Amino acid sequence: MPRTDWLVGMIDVRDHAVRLTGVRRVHGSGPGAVTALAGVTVAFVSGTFTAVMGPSGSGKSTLLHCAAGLDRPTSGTVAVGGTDLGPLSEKARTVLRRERIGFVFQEFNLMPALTARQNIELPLRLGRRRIDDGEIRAALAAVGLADRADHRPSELSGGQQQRVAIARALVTRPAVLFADEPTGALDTRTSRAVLGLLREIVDRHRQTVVMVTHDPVAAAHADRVIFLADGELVEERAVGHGHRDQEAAAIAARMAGLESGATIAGGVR
Ligand SMILES: Nc1ncnc2c1ncn2[C@@H]1O[C@H](COP(=O)(O)OP(=O)(O)OP(=O)(O)O)[C@@H](O)[C@H]1O
Repeated sequence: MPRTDWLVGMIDVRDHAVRLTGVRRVHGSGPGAVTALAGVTVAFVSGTFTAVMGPSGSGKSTLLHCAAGLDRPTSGTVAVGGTDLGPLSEKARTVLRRERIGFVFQEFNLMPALTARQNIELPLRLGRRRIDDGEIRAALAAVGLADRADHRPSELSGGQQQRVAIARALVTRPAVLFADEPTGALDTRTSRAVLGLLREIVDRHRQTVVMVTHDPVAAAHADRVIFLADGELVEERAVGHGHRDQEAAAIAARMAGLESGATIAGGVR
């Protein structure tokens, strides 16, 4: 291999916030076994925003859970921030998840008895890390909730609750933020605001974001969309930021093709 290729390869690998290599995940065994992931190789470059799409049952959540160390692949490797998760003990994986990985869910998953500020502080308390009041205030301000610090989730709108969840996920400065349908429970306008926030944390803070979504408009906020079908990575598409509506329409057309089981042309298979 020419020397420059080798160098480019090195830089790429170092820049990968998360890397999955040949990841298979099979549930059960024998005739009833279900192959949720059939050998996926994909890297998420630091400071980029990737959307994961695909028909229902194509393996999106399984991919996210394996990448986040919540599920163990049957075979293949997952590395987060250069650390291979495979050899880690359960305890070490828990610590790595807490310190290096942020997670945002469709249903927010905030602690109802805690205020916005206390919810954001929680990962730091669990990790026995020092809580810097200025940093918590900055986190609240960054998600536009400086004046809601002492409100409980029930006193916040859905969009505000999701913004607290995003601030909570980012307070440990994770290598990657995984979001599983983060706008699935929000109305259109609020969804756009949350997507705008995710876009901003990528652009301003070089945060790495990986988001599962069914919504082509949400996916059009990303830099890249990867498409899964039957547990395989079948296509990836760079997203231009000039014409988000056109991008969303093209992504929707691709999804429609996959959902109808159309032959994949120009894919990465
Ligand atoms: N614990 C499990 N036991 C058996 N099969 C499972 C299990 N979890 C997932 N599967 C199967 O693995 C496949 C992939 O599931 P996964 O939830 O990753 O898909 P998805 O693309 O996220 O779907 P959706 O869009 O409907 O949420 C599906 O066929 C699913 O039924």
